[in-house]
Amino acid sequence: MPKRADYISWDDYFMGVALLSGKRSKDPSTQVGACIVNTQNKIVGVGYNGLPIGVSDDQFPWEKEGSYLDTKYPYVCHAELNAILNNIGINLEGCKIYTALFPCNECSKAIIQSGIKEVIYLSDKHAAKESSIASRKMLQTAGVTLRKIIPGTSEVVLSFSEDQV
Ligand SMILES: Nc1nc(=O)n([C@H]2C[C@H](O)[C@@H](COP(=O)(O)O)O2)cc1CO
Ligand SMILES: [Zn+2]
Repeated sequence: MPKRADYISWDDYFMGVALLSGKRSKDPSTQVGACIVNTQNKIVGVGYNGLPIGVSDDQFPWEKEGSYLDTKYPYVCHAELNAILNNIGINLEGCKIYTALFPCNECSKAIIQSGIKEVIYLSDKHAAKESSIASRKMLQTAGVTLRKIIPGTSEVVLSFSEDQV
């Protein structure tokens, strides 16, 4: 029997893990996931946007508008930073990070400092914002490769039906 031909690529697999991780986010507007992979294609960190450990996502705001302290922005930890901080306890030098959304300038600082050498993203919808411009400038200057994923598939459906296995 010939081997299966329609298996997903490494890129789609790792971006898929990032997107699945984003499904854990409590942010009602934007769910972002990130997945860090080492040079051997092993996953070494995963994260999504959420509040820091011990900061209740029922008590803190998820608003986008209003006075700064009453919005989510001062409190939420971005997917990329969480993936870095949640790593399995290794040096991330030379790793890649897959992220659903192009990293902001704060996460880019952490990406650079951790030694991650490539960022693969799905959406760059905030490209015109100053934080994205700063981010791109820093990452490029620091020699981090930026690559927009070209997915080999438009969706991957996961069935939890036991008959599907
Ligand atoms: N790269 C990113 N990773 C992230 O985890 N986020 C998070 C922070 C917020 O929780 C949400 C963006 O807020 P808003 O677009 O709904 O107002 O996504 C946002 C970006 C965009 O830079
Ligand atoms: Zn960020």
